[in-house]
Amino acid sequence: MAYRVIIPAAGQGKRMGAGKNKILLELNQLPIIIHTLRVFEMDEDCEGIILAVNPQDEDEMKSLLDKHQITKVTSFVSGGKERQHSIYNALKQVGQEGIILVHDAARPFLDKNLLRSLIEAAKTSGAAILGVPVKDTVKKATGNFVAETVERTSLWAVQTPQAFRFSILFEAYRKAEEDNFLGTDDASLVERLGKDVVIVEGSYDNIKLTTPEDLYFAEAIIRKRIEQ
Ligand SMILES: Nc1ccn([C@@H]2O[C@H](COP(=O)(O)OP(=O)(O)OP(=O)(O)O)[C@@H](O)[C@H]2O)c(=O)n1
Ligand SMILES: C[C@](O)(CO)[C@H](O)COP(=O)(O)O
Repeated sequence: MAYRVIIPAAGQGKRMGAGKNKILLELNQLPIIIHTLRVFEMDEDCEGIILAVNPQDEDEMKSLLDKHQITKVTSFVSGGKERQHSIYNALKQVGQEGIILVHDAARPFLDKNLLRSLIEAAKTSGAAILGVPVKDTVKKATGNFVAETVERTSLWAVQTPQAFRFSILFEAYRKAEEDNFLGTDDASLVERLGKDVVIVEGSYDNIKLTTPEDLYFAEAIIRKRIEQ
């Protein structure tokens, strides 16, 4: 089923500490953003990519798209203060029906084969997200004292892409802005509308490159893929 994807790429990469937007760092001689975009460039069902970028990164991004023959980027939008604002700026540009995905530029290792089941789930339910079962024990704290151990069997570490019927996601973002609500993922805005969100089991390789340690895991994933 055809879809469009919003790629938020307008962060600062503060936790990576690289002094630049982390998605411009290279992995295996290729910028992280290009690894991510190639997944959708090579997916025949992807009809278009909307890229949210920092104005100061725009020229570099455009030359990277040309250099690496990424042709499906249909529009650039300016990023906002938070991830949610960047995505809303993009949503306002998309303005059509159908299925819309949101996928972090900082997740370059998405397995294209997971897209089919995610999109099918979104088509049926209106909202679907990738996630993996949590492996560590998770606790809530008050200060640095344990307040509660969260029962693990129902815990998922949620990823992107997150897939939605466009009308549902647009209403969720509109309502969140009206209520001045800030969520850390797109599904949390949809959940506020009382909509069901389906979890589709993804891959532990689909990591978000956030802190320097994640680059070690990234190198290992790249090596694994080269050896396959
Ligand atoms: N205002 C923002 C913040 C984040 N993002 C994007 O959202 C994704 C997930 O955000 P995160 O991993 O937090 O990236 P940064 O915000 O760059 O990281 P940090 O919080 O460490 O600065 C990234 O692809 C990032 O580029 C965005 O488009 N606009
Ligand atoms: C959307 C997300 O990738 C799901 O795990 C995550 O919430 C993004 O968090 P960030 O702090 O904006 O990177």
